[in-house]
Amino acid sequence: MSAIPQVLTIAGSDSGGGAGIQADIKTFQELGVYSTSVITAVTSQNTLGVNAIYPMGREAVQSQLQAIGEDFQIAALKTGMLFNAEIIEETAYNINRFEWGIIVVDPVMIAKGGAHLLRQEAVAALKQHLLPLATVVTPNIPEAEVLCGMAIDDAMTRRKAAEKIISYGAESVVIKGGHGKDPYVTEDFYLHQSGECLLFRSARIDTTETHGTGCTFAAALTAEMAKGAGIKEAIYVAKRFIQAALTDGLHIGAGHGPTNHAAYKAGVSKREGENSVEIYG
Ligand SMILES: Nc1ncnc2c1ncn2[C@@H]1O[C@H](COP(=O)(O)OP(=O)(O)OP(=O)(O)O)[C@@H](O)[C@H]1O
Ligand SMILES: Cc1ncc(CO)c(N)n1
Repeated sequence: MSAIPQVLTIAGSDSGGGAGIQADIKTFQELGVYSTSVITAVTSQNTLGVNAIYPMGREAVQSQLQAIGEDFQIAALKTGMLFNAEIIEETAYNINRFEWGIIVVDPVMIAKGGAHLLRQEAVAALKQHLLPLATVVTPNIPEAEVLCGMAIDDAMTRRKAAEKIISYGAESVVIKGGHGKDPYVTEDFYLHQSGECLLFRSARIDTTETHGTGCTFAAALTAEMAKGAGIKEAIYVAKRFIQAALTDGLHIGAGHGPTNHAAYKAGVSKREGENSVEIYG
Protein backbone atom coordinates (compact mmCIF):
# COMPACT_ATOMS: atom_id res chain seq x y z
CA MET A 1 0.00 0.00 0.00
CA SER A 2 1.44 3.32 -1.07
CA ALA A 3 1.90 6.00 1.59
CA ILE A 4 0.84 8.83 -0.73
CA PRO A 5 -2.93 9.21 -1.26
CA GLN A 6 -3.99 8.75 -4.87
CA VAL A 7 -6.53 11.15 -6.34
CA LEU A 8 -8.32 11.50 -9.67
CA THR A 9 -9.46 14.52 -11.65
CA ILE A 10 -12.07 14.05 -14.37
CA ALA A 11 -11.97 17.30 -16.32
CA GLY A 12 -11.07 19.20 -19.48
CA SER A 13 -7.57 20.15 -20.61
CA ASP A 14 -6.78 23.89 -20.59
CA SER A 15 -3.94 24.45 -23.09
CA GLY A 16 -3.18 27.69 -21.23
CA GLY A 17 -2.39 25.75 -18.06
CA GLY A 18 -4.33 27.86 -15.53
CA ALA A 19 -7.59 25.92 -15.18
CA GLY A 20 -8.94 22.42 -15.82
CA ILE A 21 -6.77 19.31 -15.59
CA GLN A 22 -3.58 21.37 -15.48
CA ALA A 23 -4.70 23.45 -12.46
CA ASP A 24 -5.84 20.29 -10.71
CA ILE A 25 -2.57 18.40 -11.20
CA LYS A 26 -0.47 21.39 -10.09
CA THR A 27 -2.61 21.79 -6.97
CA PHE A 28 -2.51 18.06 -6.16
CA GLN A 29 1.28 18.04 -6.52
CA GLU A 30 1.65 21.05 -4.23
CA LEU A 31 -0.53 19.44 -1.56
CA GLY A 32 1.30 16.10 -1.60
CA VAL A 33 -1.11 13.70 -3.27
CA TYR A 34 -0.55 11.51 -6.35
CA SER A 35 -2.62 12.69 -9.30
CA THR A 36 -4.29 10.60 -11.97
CA SER A 37 -6.48 12.19 -14.64
CA VAL A 38 -9.27 11.44 -17.07
CA ILE A 39 -9.57 13.96 -19.90
CA THR A 40 -13.14 14.75 -20.94
CA ALA A 41 -12.35 17.38 -23.57
CA VAL A 42 -9.40 19.24 -25.05
CA THR A 43 -9.85 23.01 -25.09
CA SER A 44 -7.77 25.43 -27.15
CA GLN A 45 -7.59 28.14 -24.55
CA ASN A 46 -5.40 30.92 -23.22
CA THR A 47 -5.84 33.79 -20.77
CA LEU A 48 -7.94 35.66 -23.37
CA GLY A 49 -10.58 32.97 -23.85
CA VAL A 50 -11.62 29.61 -25.28
CA ASN A 51 -11.03 29.26 -29.05
CA ALA A 52 -12.26 25.68 -29.51
CA ILE A 53 -13.55 22.63 -27.65
CA TYR A 54 -12.93 19.02 -28.70
CA PRO A 55 -14.95 16.68 -26.47
CA MET A 56 -13.86 13.06 -26.00
CA GLY A 57 -16.29 10.37 -27.10
CA ARG A 58 -18.08 8.12 -24.60
CA GLU A 59 -15.65 5.23 -25.21
CA ALA A 60 -12.55 7.34 -24.64
CA VAL A 61 -13.90 8.53 -21.30
CA GLN A 62 -15.05 5.04 -20.29
CA SER A 63 -11.71 3.43 -21.12
CA GLN A 64 -9.71 6.05 -19.19
CA LEU A 65 -11.98 5.58 -16.15
CA GLN A 66 -11.61 1.82 -16.41
CA ALA A 67 -7.82 2.04 -16.58
CA ILE A 68 -7.81 4.10 -13.38
CA GLY A 69 -10.36 1.89 -11.61
CA GLU A 70 -8.49 -1.32 -12.39
CA ASP A 71 -5.18 -0.24 -10.91
CA PHE A 72 -5.38 2.70 -8.48
CA GLN A 73 -6.74 3.14 -4.96
CA ILE A 74 -8.57 6.44 -5.41
CA ALA A 75 -8.89 8.18 -2.02
CA ALA A 76 -10.87 11.12 -3.44
CA LEU A 77 -11.82 12.46 -6.86
CA LYS A 78 -12.91 15.71 -8.40
CA THR A 79 -15.01 16.39 -11.48
CA GLY A 80 -14.65 19.59 -13.50
CA MET A 81 -15.64 20.31 -17.11
CA LEU A 82 -17.83 17.36 -18.21
CA PHE A 83 -19.33 19.02 -21.30
CA ASN A 84 -22.23 16.70 -22.18
CA ALA A 85 -24.71 14.18 -20.80
CA GLU A 86 -22.90 11.06 -22.03
CA ILE A 87 -19.67 12.05 -20.26
CA ILE A 88 -21.68 12.73 -17.09
CA GLU A 89 -23.38 9.33 -17.36
CA GLU A 90 -20.06 7.50 -17.83
CA THR A 91 -18.56 9.36 -14.88
CA ALA A 92 -21.47 8.51 -12.57
CA TYR A 93 -21.55 4.88 -13.74
CA ASN A 94 -17.85 4.38 -12.99
CA ILE A 95 -17.98 6.16 -9.62
CA ASN A 96 -20.58 3.56 -8.61
CA ARG A 97 -18.80 0.66 -10.29
CA PHE A 98 -15.45 1.28 -8.60
CA GLU A 99 -17.09 2.42 -5.34
CA TRP A 100 -15.11 5.65 -5.23
CA GLY A 101 -16.14 7.34 -2.00
CA ILE A 102 -15.10 10.97 -1.65
CA ILE A 103 -16.49 12.92 -4.60
CA VAL A 104 -16.03 16.67 -5.17
CA VAL A 105 -18.30 17.89 -7.97
CA ASP A 106 -17.25 21.26 -9.36
CA PRO A 107 -20.19 21.93 -11.71
CA VAL A 108 -18.20 23.87 -14.33
CA MET A 109 -20.56 25.56 -16.79
CA ILE A 110 -19.24 28.74 -18.40
CA ALA A 111 -15.65 30.01 -18.82
CA LYS A 112 -14.80 33.64 -17.92
CA GLY A 113 -15.08 34.74 -21.58
CA GLY A 114 -18.56 33.17 -21.94
CA ALA A 115 -17.74 29.83 -23.63
CA HIS A 116 -20.08 26.98 -22.65
CA LEU A 117 -18.05 24.22 -20.99
CA LEU A 118 -21.26 22.29 -20.22
CA ARG A 119 -24.05 21.93 -22.78
CA GLN A 120 -27.23 23.52 -21.45
CA GLU A 121 -29.17 20.29 -21.97
CA ALA A 122 -26.64 18.42 -19.76
CA VAL A 123 -27.60 20.34 -16.60
CA ALA A 124 -30.44 17.87 -16.00
CA ALA A 125 -28.02 14.92 -16.26
CA LEU A 126 -25.68 16.59 -13.79
CA LYS A 127 -28.52 17.00 -11.28
CA GLN A 128 -29.87 13.52 -11.82
CA HIS A 129 -26.70 11.40 -12.00
CA LEU A 130 -23.86 13.25 -10.30
CA LEU A 131 -25.18 15.47 -7.51
CA PRO A 132 -26.59 12.50 -5.56
CA LEU A 133 -23.04 11.02 -5.47
CA ALA A 134 -21.35 14.22 -4.30
CA THR A 135 -19.65 14.61 -0.93
CA VAL A 136 -19.32 18.31 -1.76
CA VAL A 137 -20.66 20.34 -4.72
CA THR A 138 -18.75 23.59 -5.35
CA PRO A 139 -20.75 25.91 -7.65
CA ASN A 140 -19.87 29.57 -8.14
CA ILE A 141 -22.84 31.94 -7.79
CA PRO A 142 -24.04 31.78 -11.45
CA GLU A 143 -23.72 27.96 -11.44
CA ALA A 144 -25.70 27.72 -8.19
CA GLU A 145 -28.40 29.89 -9.79
CA VAL A 146 -28.65 27.53 -12.76
CA LEU A 147 -28.71 24.41 -10.55
CA CYS A 148 -31.49 25.68 -8.33
CA GLY A 149 -33.38 27.89 -10.82
CA MET A 150 -33.45 31.02 -8.68
CA ALA A 151 -31.49 34.27 -8.39
CA ILE A 152 -28.98 34.70 -5.56
CA ASP A 153 -28.66 38.29 -4.40
CA ASP A 154 -28.33 38.14 -0.62
CA ALA A 155 -27.52 35.80 2.27
CA MET A 156 -31.11 34.54 2.43
CA THR A 157 -31.34 33.52 -1.25
CA ARG A 158 -27.84 32.01 -1.06
CA ARG A 159 -28.98 29.79 1.83
CA LYS A 160 -32.16 28.79 -0.04
CA ALA A 161 -30.11 27.91 -3.13
CA ALA A 162 -27.76 25.79 -1.03
CA GLU A 163 -30.73 23.95 0.52
CA LYS A 164 -32.13 23.24 -2.94
CA ILE A 165 -28.79 21.81 -4.11
CA ILE A 166 -28.65 19.56 -1.02
CA SER A 167 -32.20 18.42 -1.85
CA TYR A 168 -30.84 16.82 -5.07
CA GLY A 169 -28.94 14.37 -2.85
CA ALA A 170 -25.54 16.00 -2.30
CA GLU A 171 -24.04 15.62 1.18
CA SER A 172 -22.85 19.23 1.26
CA VAL A 173 -22.38 22.32 -0.87
CA VAL A 174 -19.99 25.29 -0.99
CA ILE A 175 -21.33 28.29 -2.92
CA LYS A 176 -18.09 30.07 -3.84
CA GLY A 177 -18.04 33.83 -3.59
CA GLY A 178 -15.71 35.00 -6.36
CA HIS A 179 -18.70 36.45 -8.26
CA GLY A 180 -20.10 38.20 -5.17
CA LYS A 181 -20.85 41.95 -5.18
CA ASP A 182 -18.77 43.05 -2.18
CA PRO A 183 -15.62 44.83 -3.43
CA TYR A 184 -13.69 44.11 -0.22
CA VAL A 185 -14.45 40.52 0.81
CA THR A 186 -15.21 37.14 -0.74
CA GLU A 187 -17.35 34.68 1.20
CA ASP A 188 -17.68 30.97 0.50
CA PHE A 189 -20.89 29.60 2.03
CA TYR A 190 -20.90 25.99 3.26
CA LEU A 191 -24.05 24.01 4.06
CA HIS A 192 -24.12 20.35 5.15
CA GLN A 193 -27.18 18.10 4.88
CA SER A 194 -27.22 18.03 8.71
CA GLY A 195 -28.11 21.75 8.59
CA GLU A 196 -24.69 22.91 9.78
CA CYS A 197 -23.43 25.96 7.89
CA LEU A 198 -20.27 28.09 7.92
CA LEU A 199 -18.92 31.15 6.10
CA PHE A 200 -15.28 31.23 4.98
CA ARG A 201 -14.37 34.87 4.48
CA SER A 202 -11.23 36.55 3.14
CA ALA A 203 -10.19 39.91 1.76
CA ARG A 204 -11.02 40.22 -1.95
CA ILE A 205 -7.76 40.46 -3.88
CA ASP A 206 -7.88 43.26 -6.44
CA THR A 207 -6.56 41.36 -9.45
CA THR A 208 -7.55 40.23 -12.95
CA GLU A 209 -5.39 37.08 -12.56
CA THR A 210 -8.34 34.86 -11.69
CA HIS A 211 -8.27 32.18 -14.38
CA GLY A 212 -8.97 28.78 -12.83
CA THR A 213 -9.76 29.92 -9.27
CA GLY A 214 -12.71 27.52 -9.04
CA CYS A 215 -10.78 24.49 -10.32
CA THR A 216 -7.87 25.25 -8.01
CA PHE A 217 -10.13 25.66 -4.96
CA ALA A 218 -11.97 22.38 -5.64
CA ALA A 219 -8.70 20.53 -6.31
CA ALA A 220 -7.23 21.69 -3.00
CA LEU A 221 -10.41 20.57 -1.24
CA THR A 222 -10.12 17.14 -2.89
CA ALA A 223 -6.45 16.76 -1.95
CA GLU A 224 -7.08 17.61 1.69
CA MET A 225 -9.96 15.14 1.99
CA ALA A 226 -7.81 12.45 0.32
CA LYS A 227 -5.27 13.02 3.12
CA GLY A 228 -7.99 12.49 5.73
CA ALA A 229 -9.30 15.97 6.53
CA GLY A 230 -13.00 16.47 7.21
CA ILE A 231 -15.02 18.64 4.81
CA LYS A 232 -14.75 21.84 6.89
CA GLU A 233 -11.00 21.50 7.49
CA ALA A 234 -10.51 20.83 3.77
CA ILE A 235 -12.52 23.93 2.78
CA TYR A 236 -10.40 26.06 5.12
CA VAL A 237 -7.15 24.87 3.52
CA ALA A 238 -8.63 25.26 0.01
CA LYS A 239 -9.66 28.84 0.72
CA ARG A 240 -6.19 29.65 2.09
CA PHE A 241 -4.59 27.92 -0.91
CA ILE A 242 -6.52 30.03 -3.45
CA GLN A 243 -6.02 33.19 -1.39
CA ALA A 244 -2.23 32.72 -1.56
CA ALA A 245 -2.42 31.79 -5.26
CA LEU A 246 -4.31 35.03 -6.01
CA THR A 247 -2.13 37.21 -3.79
CA ASP A 248 1.18 36.23 -5.41
CA GLY A 249 0.14 36.46 -9.08
CA LEU A 250 2.46 35.30 -11.84
CA HIS A 251 1.63 38.00 -14.42
CA ILE A 252 1.34 35.58 -17.33
CA GLY A 253 -0.70 36.24 -20.49
CA ALA A 254 -2.56 39.35 -21.68
CA GLY A 255 -6.02 38.43 -20.34
CA HIS A 256 -7.25 36.79 -17.12
CA GLY A 257 -3.93 35.34 -16.00
CA PRO A 258 -3.50 32.07 -14.08
CA THR A 259 -3.12 31.96 -10.30
CA ASN A 260 0.14 30.96 -8.63
CA HIS A 261 -0.26 27.35 -7.56
CA ALA A 262 3.12 27.35 -5.80
CA ALA A 263 2.38 30.31 -3.49
CA TYR A 264 0.61 28.45 -0.66
CA LYS A 265 3.39 25.94 -0.12
CA ALA A 266 6.10 28.52 -0.63
CA GLY A 267 4.39 30.52 2.12
CA VAL A 268 5.45 33.79 0.59
CA SER A 269 3.09 36.71 0.22
CA LYS A 270 3.80 40.08 -1.27
CA ARG A 271 0.80 41.48 0.61
CA GLU A 272 0.82 39.67 3.94
CA GLY A 273 -2.38 40.88 5.63
CA GLU A 274 -4.56 39.76 2.72
CA ASN A 275 -3.73 36.12 3.24
CA SER A 276 -5.93 35.29 6.21
CA VAL A 277 -9.23 33.42 6.13
CA GLU A 278 -11.85 33.84 8.86
CA ILE A 279 -14.59 31.35 9.67
CA TYR A 280 -18.06 32.37 10.91
CA GLY A 281 -20.68 29.97 12.26
N1 LIG B 1 -10.66 38.32 -6.13
C1 LIG B 1 -10.67 37.33 -5.23
N2 LIG B 1 -10.09 37.49 -4.02
C2 LIG B 1 -10.10 36.50 -3.11
N3 LIG B 1 -10.66 35.30 -3.33
C3 LIG B 1 -11.26 35.07 -4.51
C4 LIG B 1 -11.30 36.07 -5.52
N4 LIG B 1 -11.95 35.55 -6.62
C5 LIG B 1 -12.29 34.29 -6.29
N5 LIG B 1 -11.88 33.99 -5.00
C6 LIG B 1 -12.02 32.71 -4.33
O1 LIG B 1 -11.67 31.71 -5.27
C7 LIG B 1 -12.46 30.55 -5.12
C8 LIG B 1 -13.21 30.27 -6.41
O2 LIG B 1 -14.32 31.14 -6.51
P1 LIG B 1 -15.01 31.63 -7.85
O3 LIG B 1 -16.38 32.06 -7.47
O4 LIG B 1 -14.13 32.61 -8.53
O5 LIG B 1 -15.02 30.29 -8.70
P2 LIG B 1 -15.22 30.07 -10.27
O6 LIG B 1 -16.04 31.18 -10.84
O7 LIG B 1 -15.73 28.69 -10.41
O8 LIG B 1 -13.77 30.17 -10.87
P3 LIG B 1 -13.25 29.83 -12.39
O9 LIG B 1 -14.45 29.76 -13.29
O10 LIG B 1 -12.28 30.92 -12.72
O11 LIG B 1 -12.53 28.53 -12.29
C9 LIG B 1 -13.37 30.84 -3.92
O12 LIG B 1 -12.75 30.33 -2.75
C10 LIG B 1 -13.43 32.37 -3.89
O13 LIG B 1 -13.72 32.86 -2.60
C1 LIG C 1 -10.89 23.10 -19.19
C2 LIG C 1 -11.48 24.13 -18.30
N1 LIG C 1 -12.11 23.73 -17.17
C3 LIG C 1 -12.65 24.63 -16.34
C4 LIG C 1 -12.57 25.99 -16.62
C5 LIG C 1 -13.23 27.01 -15.69
O1 LIG C 1 -12.30 27.81 -15.09
C6 LIG C 1 -11.88 26.37 -17.80
N2 LIG C 1 -11.75 27.68 -18.15
N3 LIG C 1 -11.35 25.42 -18.61
